[in-house]
Amino acid sequence: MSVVESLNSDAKYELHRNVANFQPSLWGNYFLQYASECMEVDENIKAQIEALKCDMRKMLISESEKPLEKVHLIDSICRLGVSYYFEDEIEEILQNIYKNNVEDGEITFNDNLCSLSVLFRLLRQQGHHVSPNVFNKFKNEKGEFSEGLIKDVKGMLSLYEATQLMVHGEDILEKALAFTKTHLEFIAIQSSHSLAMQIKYSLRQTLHKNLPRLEALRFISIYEHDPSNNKTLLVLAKLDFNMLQNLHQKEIGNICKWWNNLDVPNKLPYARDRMAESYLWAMGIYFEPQYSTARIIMTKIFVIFTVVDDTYDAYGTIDELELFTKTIERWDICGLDNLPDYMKFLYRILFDLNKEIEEEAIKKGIVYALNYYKNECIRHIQAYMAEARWLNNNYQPTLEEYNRLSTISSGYCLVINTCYIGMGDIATEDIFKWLSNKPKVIDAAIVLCRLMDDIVSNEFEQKRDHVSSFLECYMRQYNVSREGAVQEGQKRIADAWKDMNKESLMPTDVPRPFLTRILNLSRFMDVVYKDKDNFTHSEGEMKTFIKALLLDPMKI
Ligand SMILES: CC(C)=CCC/C(C)=C/CC/C(C)=C/COP(=O)(O)OP(=O)(O)O
Repeated sequence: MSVVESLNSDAKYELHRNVANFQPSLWGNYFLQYASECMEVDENIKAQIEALKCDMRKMLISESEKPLEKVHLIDSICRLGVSYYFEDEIEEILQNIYKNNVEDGEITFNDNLCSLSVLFRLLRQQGHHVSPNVFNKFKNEKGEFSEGLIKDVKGMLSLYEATQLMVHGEDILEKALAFTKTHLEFIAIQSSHSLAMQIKYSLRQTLHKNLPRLEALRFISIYEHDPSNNKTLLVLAKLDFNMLQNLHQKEIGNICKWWNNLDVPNKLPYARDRMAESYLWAMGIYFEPQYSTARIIMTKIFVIFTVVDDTYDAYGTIDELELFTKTIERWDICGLDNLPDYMKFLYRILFDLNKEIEEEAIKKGIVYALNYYKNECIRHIQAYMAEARWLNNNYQPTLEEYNRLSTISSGYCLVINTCYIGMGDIATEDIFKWLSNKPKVIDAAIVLCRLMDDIVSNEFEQKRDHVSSFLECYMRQYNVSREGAVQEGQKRIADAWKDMNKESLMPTDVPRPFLTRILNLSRFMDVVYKDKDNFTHSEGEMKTFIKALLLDPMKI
């Protein structure tokens, strides 16, 4: 009997199963057309990009430009998505500015609000300690930001973007945020020029919290219409966008082929089929060409764990789940006999993925990572199991119990662990040790993920039997309304961003590329889980993102 037949005929179990009625995939076989054995970039495009990179590098290191002009150039390079080509040059230029124009953390440049805000943002982004006191000069005698600034729309927008890098206790930035936000909201309604469009976009999606590919896509179209743009940079950004898109298409094409061969949507129809959405998640973590294999593995992690999550959260009966958990704990392909067919099928997929990760770790010479991976995987599944028991026993956890368990069941530690394996041998054993000790930056990213997911998916999840989320636990414990619990959740999310910003300042615990992955994972949450779970309900914004990044080429 096939897995599907056994599922359909299993009427006895159907009575106890909890089905979520997820929408089917929007994409089906669509990406299969891009599957390819050849992952090489067209030689001609490669040569054009190399020549443009060379010209840009010369411009960046030339002595003739004034420091703040270079800062604006660096900002454009970052926003256009090509800063990964010039990391050393950017670091050196900002380091020199920090050495020459910052004293005891105070920026000594005297310039306009826009330039100072961009400089502040870039220095912080690079991990430099700079004081927000530089913005004091824009305050009046009463110590408030002066109303005269409202006319400087570009400056206001830049200051608003700069405030996103704030850490705890920065009153000036808190005030700057409130001031710019209030006035920008008003300006956006009043004016109709293109700046108003930018303001509206930023009010919804700030630069610091945006996914680099989405920002590149948007900023290329803004930069194109800027009369003072740098043509070399613009062409480089466009060619690079298409070159990356081409590579990403081949990757998702190959993943689509693998997914189709597995036939999961037909065999496990109760679960979400989110292959394309999972690829976008992986691409959000790292988009650069050198992470091609890492993206493929991460996509598999997301798409498979979505099915595992739906098995524990909805479809599996408690007895089946206990058996499945024990099988995972054994970490072995033997002894599947007791499992129902659909779980045997799921277990084999998971087992094959574990093997693929193992092979990758061996190839990259980082075998030490595997024990950490295995431990996180088991811990994650055990947390799913504990939640399933809560639900089965109708147990209502306290907020503390919920927080403890849900941060593990979020799967974030497993995700970060695997994403570091994809980075190859720069991920030393110390990195995995650091990760397993739950440093503050990881804690913050997990809290942010858990709360953003809980706030937006709560209503849909509570339509079926589902374990309590942060909102129910908080409402029960503090006897507050849903709005009160949402507000508390949002405050904790804002605090988590401040923690992440603080932990990204020098000296950092680990090299910056590892922190960038955490930042990108948090950015994905900000983009995809802002006011709806766009991963699960993927017909709206998520579809637009996938189409814009993976289907539509940039006009050169
Ligand atoms: C947002 C999040 C928890 C991400 C962690 C990373 C991860 C393991 C992603 C795999 C896909 C997944 C389970 C998404 C959340 O579904 P869900 O909203 O049904 O998760 P839940 O059952 O934990 O609420």
